[in-house]
Amino acid sequence: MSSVITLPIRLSARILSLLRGLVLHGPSFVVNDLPAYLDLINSFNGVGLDDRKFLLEKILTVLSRAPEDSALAREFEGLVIRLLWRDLPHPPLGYFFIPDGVPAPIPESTSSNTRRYAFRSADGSNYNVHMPTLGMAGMPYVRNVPSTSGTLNKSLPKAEAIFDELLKRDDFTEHPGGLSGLFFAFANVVIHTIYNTNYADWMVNDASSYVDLSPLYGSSQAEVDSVRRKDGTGRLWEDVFADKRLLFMTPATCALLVLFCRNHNYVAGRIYTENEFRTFREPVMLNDKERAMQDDEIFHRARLVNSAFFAQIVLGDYVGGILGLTRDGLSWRLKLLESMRDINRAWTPQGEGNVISVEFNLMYRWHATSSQDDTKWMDKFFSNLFHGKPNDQITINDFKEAARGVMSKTPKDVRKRSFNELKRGPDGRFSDEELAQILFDATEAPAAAFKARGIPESLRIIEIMGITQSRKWGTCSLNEFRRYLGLKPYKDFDEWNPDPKVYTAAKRLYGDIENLELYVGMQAEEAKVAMPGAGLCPGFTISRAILADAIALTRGDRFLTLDFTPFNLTSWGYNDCMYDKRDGSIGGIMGRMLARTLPGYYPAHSAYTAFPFIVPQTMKGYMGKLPDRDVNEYDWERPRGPAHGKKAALELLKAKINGNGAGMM
Ligand code: HEM
Repeated sequence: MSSVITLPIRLSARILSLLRGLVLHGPSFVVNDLPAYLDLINSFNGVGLDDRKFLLEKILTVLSRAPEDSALAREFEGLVIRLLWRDLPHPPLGYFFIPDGVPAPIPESTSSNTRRYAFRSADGSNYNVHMPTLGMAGMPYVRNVPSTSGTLNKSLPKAEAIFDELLKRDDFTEHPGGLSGLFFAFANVVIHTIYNTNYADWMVNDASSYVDLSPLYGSSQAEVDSVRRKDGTGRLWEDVFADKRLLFMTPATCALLVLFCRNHNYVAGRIYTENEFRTFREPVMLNDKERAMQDDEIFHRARLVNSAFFAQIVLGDYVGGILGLTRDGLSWRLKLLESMRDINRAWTPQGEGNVISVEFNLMYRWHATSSQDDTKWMDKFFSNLFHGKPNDQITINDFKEAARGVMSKTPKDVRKRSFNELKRGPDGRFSDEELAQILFDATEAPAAAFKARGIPESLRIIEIMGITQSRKWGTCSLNEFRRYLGLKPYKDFDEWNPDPKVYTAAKRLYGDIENLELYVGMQAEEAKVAMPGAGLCPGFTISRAILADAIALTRGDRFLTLDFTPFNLTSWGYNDCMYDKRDGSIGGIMGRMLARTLPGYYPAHSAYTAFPFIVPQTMKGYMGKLPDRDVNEYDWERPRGPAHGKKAALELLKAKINGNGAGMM
């Protein structure tokens, strides 16, 4: 922070000294040019340089007339060259498109010459055009923080004992920030987008390091092909998603993915009918090659829009929950994607790529937050999976075998898959009613608080796997991670978690605070309380690290920054990803998708539509205390669906006329 403040001061001081030199020793006309130089200093406040003051011309005039060997002129020349160089990023970060084989083959046939826009590859390759494998699926994780103490190689406590004494849930404590089970169901989609540790080789991540919605689209060409219809309309099959792992997650996570599938099809339909470039034709009018090319184009543009929409939910609704902004009635958000310059005019990097690290994989295991409904669901699921074997007797091999078993029984055809015993209708779709009830339940279910001794017992083996993985990755200690982030290391266990039950158990297990492992240290650390700026309320270290991760994921993604343009997404698609400050959601966008994909179930004024990530009755309590908000503007009861009430029926009719429900928010 202090360097951010001192940099402009140092820079302004340097420029002032140069100006003083010019005024005192430079040619006499410099004095007349003072307004332009002062404007340069003013521009450091972010107002932008006024080019009508002709700064560049004036500096060039001074330079061209100054004696060649003057130190002052040399200094000024250096300044000008540096400013001009910093005008653009070096090397440039994106091409219009990447031709076949240059610099690396695009893992998909690209016979089309018309596809002169940027699109997401199936496996996350080519996000950084100079380093095409950066963040690609199937590459190893990175380790950001080297562990130098060596103590972690020595006898560490048994993972089983750690779970039983520090992690196993003793009682359910409601989340202090009012976050709902749906918030964490969405978080579950986010983490599956970026983590897929390979069972055979734990160093490898089979997901890309970008928020590319890979649980929906897949992480390989074969997976992407499995969800596409390829009929010239760019749509996916009805209510499908590619990543089999998600079928074994709680119902709300799967229901959300189904809605993202519907959203893709809605977006593809709009891109086709808007036909902005006047190139699309009715698929029946096209030969096979033309139809395939048209389908590719609509599919890729729709994926850009749907993934950007997903990222906007992350930055609007999700970060709004993490920072407590929605709860506090604030629609302001950190503009993580914005193009901006540093004070020294260098571009603040964006779109350069990202690679997920093992430290962040461990940070993001938020199993302690499982709601009571989700805990019941997990108890039943794991009991079936392990044929009733008691939790404390299940081994890592049992888990791998059981996971392989269920995966191999999963139908290859994505259209035949189901979750939570839902049945598909003749049109291949799940029932709107059943999906909506799953999502309403998740919005109403309070999540659990982050805390030591907070993880449901049925996840015992998953946690033991996590601890074992972290040791095989050679991960650093909690204190090493904190030093890396510039946070004060803990001196003793009671500073880390003041609960005597927890710190005495941790001390008994680890002996010295420097030995406390990162994973266990983060998950069992004292949690933040709800306060302005804090909504997620995880352990202190997670709370600091999560934002660093959010910015790396979004700002590092070329398709959310440099290539997030109407040219690539189409004007309609680009606008569809923009927030609407008048929609009542206090900075979110998720409700638009809910209303559009489940017509009639998410009315415009419902709290379930506006704040799906906060338990409605809790949000009502928060809002009641805000001087500039009115609880009466929202309906706080569970929506009853299109079959109930005239107003809802009218909305459904409107939605049907619009083709899907757009415009309901
Ligand atoms: C409530 C339902 C959940 C269940 C049943 C569940 C179950 C599992 C299982 C079985 C694994 C290990 C297998 C694997 O690597 O895929 C796992 C890993 C993981 N879980 Fe969960 N989880 C749940 C929710 C969450 C949530 C809400 C988060 C965080 C937002 C989360 C974060 C993670 C992470 C980061 C991993 C490591 C993934 C990897 O390395 O590939 N989980 N979980």
